[in-house]
Amino acid sequence: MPGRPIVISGPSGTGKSTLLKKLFAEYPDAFGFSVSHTTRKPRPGEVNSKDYHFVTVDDFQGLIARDGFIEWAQFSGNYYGTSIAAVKDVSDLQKKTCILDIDMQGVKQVKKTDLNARFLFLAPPSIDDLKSRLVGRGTETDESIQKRLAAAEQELAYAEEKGAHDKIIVNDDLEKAYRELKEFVTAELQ
Ligand SMILES: Nc1ncnc2c1ncn2[C@@H]1O[C@H](COP(=O)(O)OP(=O)(O)OP(=O)(O)O)[C@@H](O)[C@H]1O
Repeated sequence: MPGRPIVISGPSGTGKSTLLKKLFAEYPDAFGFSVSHTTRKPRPGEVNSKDYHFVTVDDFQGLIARDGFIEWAQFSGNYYGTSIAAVKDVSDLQKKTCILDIDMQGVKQVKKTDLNARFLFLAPPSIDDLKSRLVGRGTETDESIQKRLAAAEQELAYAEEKGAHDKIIVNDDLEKAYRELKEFVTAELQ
């Protein structure tokens, strides 16, 4: 039986992808990501409902109007989004625990749905550490780093609110953080 969906959030650069990669490698059958919707055209080799749910702009806008999305955004002229139904599919059809890697806005949206999720927040040891990780990752411009650090302050302030998350893990030591993450995400596996 899959467990309730798990929402993992935390400032960009805290180590969510690093930890989730380890988790999926260790438990390939227990956890899954939901399939996103997009209005962009499939690329060669992409499979509908596996890589994305490829839909028309009309369909996408219809689902927005029916409050079907946890989060959605427009990038370079196309819509992208995570639907509530896609998250339920992971548990109901794939029989896996769905993991959502989303930001604070997404967390607040999930709380308004009937997904009955568990919320895990990954915190950096400090803002200075976060900055060196973002610089060290080598994927961001100076401007993007500044933006991410400003967003991080907001994420950290929200995480201090009572009831915002079920568990907070500080990623100071990767192996320790992974052990704590594993304990939290496997708690409901049977
Ligand atoms: N405990 C740790 N100690 C030191 N460095 C770490 C630790 N965990 C992760 N890192 C490094 O920090 C950088 C950011 O990690 P990662 O890309 O996993 O962050 P993220 O939270 O997924 O970010 P984004 O939300 O932008 O995708 C990477 O270069 C990673 O190797």
